[in-house]
Amino acid sequence: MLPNSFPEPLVHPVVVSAPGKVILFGEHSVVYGKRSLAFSLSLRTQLTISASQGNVELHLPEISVERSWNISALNSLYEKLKEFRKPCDTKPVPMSEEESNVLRAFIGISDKKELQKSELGLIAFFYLYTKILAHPIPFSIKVKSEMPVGAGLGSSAAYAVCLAAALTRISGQINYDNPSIDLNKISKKSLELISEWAFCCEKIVHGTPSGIDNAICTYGGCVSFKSGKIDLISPPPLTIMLVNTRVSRNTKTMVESVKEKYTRLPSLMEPLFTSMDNLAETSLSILSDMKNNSISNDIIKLKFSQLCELIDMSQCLLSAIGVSHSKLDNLIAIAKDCGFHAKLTGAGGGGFGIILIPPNTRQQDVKTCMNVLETNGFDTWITDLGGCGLTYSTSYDKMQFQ
Ligand SMILES: Nc1ncnc2c1ncn2[C@@H]1O[C@H](COP(=O)(O)OP(=O)(O)OP(=O)(O)O)[C@@H](O)[C@H]1O
Ligand SMILES: C[C@@](O)(CCO)CC(=O)[O-]
Ligand SMILES: [Mg+2]
Repeated sequence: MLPNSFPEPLVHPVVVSAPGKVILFGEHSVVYGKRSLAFSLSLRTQLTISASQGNVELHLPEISVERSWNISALNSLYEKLKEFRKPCDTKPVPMSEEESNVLRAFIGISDKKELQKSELGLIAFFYLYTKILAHPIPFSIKVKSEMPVGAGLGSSAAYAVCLAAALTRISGQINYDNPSIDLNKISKKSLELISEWAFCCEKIVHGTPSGIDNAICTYGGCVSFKSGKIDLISPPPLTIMLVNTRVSRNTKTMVESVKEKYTRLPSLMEPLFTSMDNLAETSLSILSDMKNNSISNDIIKLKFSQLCELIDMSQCLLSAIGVSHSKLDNLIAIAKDCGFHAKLTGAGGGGFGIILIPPNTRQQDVKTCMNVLETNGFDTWITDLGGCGLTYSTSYDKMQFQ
């Protein structure tokens, strides 16, 4: 296909961006149908898709991928996949084992169980590419992420949401509702479709995802999630310290380790999950109380101390199901010595912890805590929770609105 016959969205590069996330309550238990509460971050993943000279080019620096494929190689991939797919089968359905085998062979992955970050990222891309686009289209994709990969801040979900958003746009499956009114007004139906595609993609990376990560990275803000049902809520302003233990882990392995424990000790694990569910439900009512305009400062303080108590309990329960780590325990102890409350976030086993910063906390106290953590080998950031979800822009849009 010649550059001047590219689909309309490729004539001008499309830029999509999705936020990272933190889970405040309910990681792991959410996989077992319990409630979980997640917030978007101001750290984001950005994907730019633009026309290429005839190849599919992938620039994924976070997973050290710089590769390209020509259209005839992609045509033979489509031929091979045809055997396992119905014609016009472009609905979000998870990848089958047969499709996985074809994609692995195409990428050049030898027969092994544990996949590397780059291999998972490529399978996720080609799964979405071959499912969403009815025939191969050449283009160049560049991804840039502000979140560390594999650390609990939803890098896999933000990557999947960006890919799903860009590819559904290229395929014409989704459009702006009315670009002349609001560029970022993507219809509810389109967001649902993108989140569903990202969920299928998360299955490749996570095995058995609950769906909360793709939901929060699509919608942004604050999501309360239970058994696949997504409620968008508007919480009071919250500030946290993000703390990186620098211990790498992957979510799939952590979820599998909890599954193994659950299978072996169901009567012990189930009450722990039920307590996690209760924590998430209780936090929702505390957050809703804080939103009351007529509430006094004293009551706000009380509500924050209740929230801090729940953070401590949540960390204890996560530790009980076996997903903490000595580095996480260390950061939680340091936070406590400095008068703060902390927990792991995401799948645990390393990655990130979060420290809740109540309003009116003295700047000096926050700085002291950051200094102690950094001296002990942690990285720290202060950030507000609840930034916007998926956004789109194109150079064409910019021209229109300048
Ligand atoms: N920017 C990116 N570019 C390409 N692939 C990515 C990118 N970010 C994440 N991935 C894919 O996602 C995988 C990491 O996902 P994983 O779920 O283990 O961690 P996470 O999403 O950062 O943490 P959590 O799921 O606990 O929030 C990587 O191995 C890679 O395949
Ligand atoms: C550990 C987990 O609960 C959250 C990972 O961010 C897994 C999931 O919900 O899919
Ligand atoms: Mg993930």
